[in-house]
Amino acid sequence: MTPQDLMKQEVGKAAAARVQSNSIVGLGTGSTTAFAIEFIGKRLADGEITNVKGIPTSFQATVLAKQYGIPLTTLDEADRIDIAIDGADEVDPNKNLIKGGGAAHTQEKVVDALANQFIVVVDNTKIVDKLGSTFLVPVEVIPMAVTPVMRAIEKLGGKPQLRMGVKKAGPVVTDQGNLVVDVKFDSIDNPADLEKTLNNIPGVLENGLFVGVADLILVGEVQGDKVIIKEM
Ligand SMILES: O=C(CO)[C@H](O)[C@H](O)COP(=O)(O)O
Repeated sequence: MTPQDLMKQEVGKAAAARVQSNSIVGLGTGSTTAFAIEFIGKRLADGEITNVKGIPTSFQATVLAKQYGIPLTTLDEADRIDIAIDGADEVDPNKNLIKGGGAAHTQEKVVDALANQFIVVVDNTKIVDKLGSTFLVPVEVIPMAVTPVMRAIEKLGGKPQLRMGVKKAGPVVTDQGNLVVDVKFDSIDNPADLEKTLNNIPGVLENGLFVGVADLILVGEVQGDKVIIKEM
């Protein structure tokens, strides 16, 4: 396991340890959350916690929850989400995030924003002074609007690029059947304004800026030969 994978595993485990019996848990997407899902499943299997139901944020989360024996529910059935655990691509000092590296940010924002407590799990490579420093802003777009949306984003000063598949010819298609445009902004001075402005472009479904949504950030960091977990 690489040091980064080790950080992801330990931070996933730390978040899973916060899940209590009789709770409804938002299950995020990505490689860090995958460890959290695995450990929630283990705690259920060991009888350490009981009566936990998951609400997945993607096809990936659904598959993992089934693999690790976490019963699932839906937003139509559940009256609340007690805790959501999800990864991020960047975290700033105000706990604002860029998400969507796995093209799942639309469902993630719905679930994470509804949770009474939203815990973000990251390794320390994801911590930045300013959003947009290392990662592009993902924007989910309905397919027929992709060209006008890209033009509108250019007018805002962004440099958009259509996300292409890996080991799949053509663009990435989201779980909703849409496309993802990744946008480079020279400087994101006001993430809250940009989040709203992007979502106001006709044809945009949702973007990966998560402003004021996260309650707690758990950060995995290698120190010597072990991983410590810091809180933000
Ligand atoms: O937002 C996401 C998926 O849409 C992920 O949570 C984000 O990309 C982080 O993934 P990872 O834990 O694999 O680095």
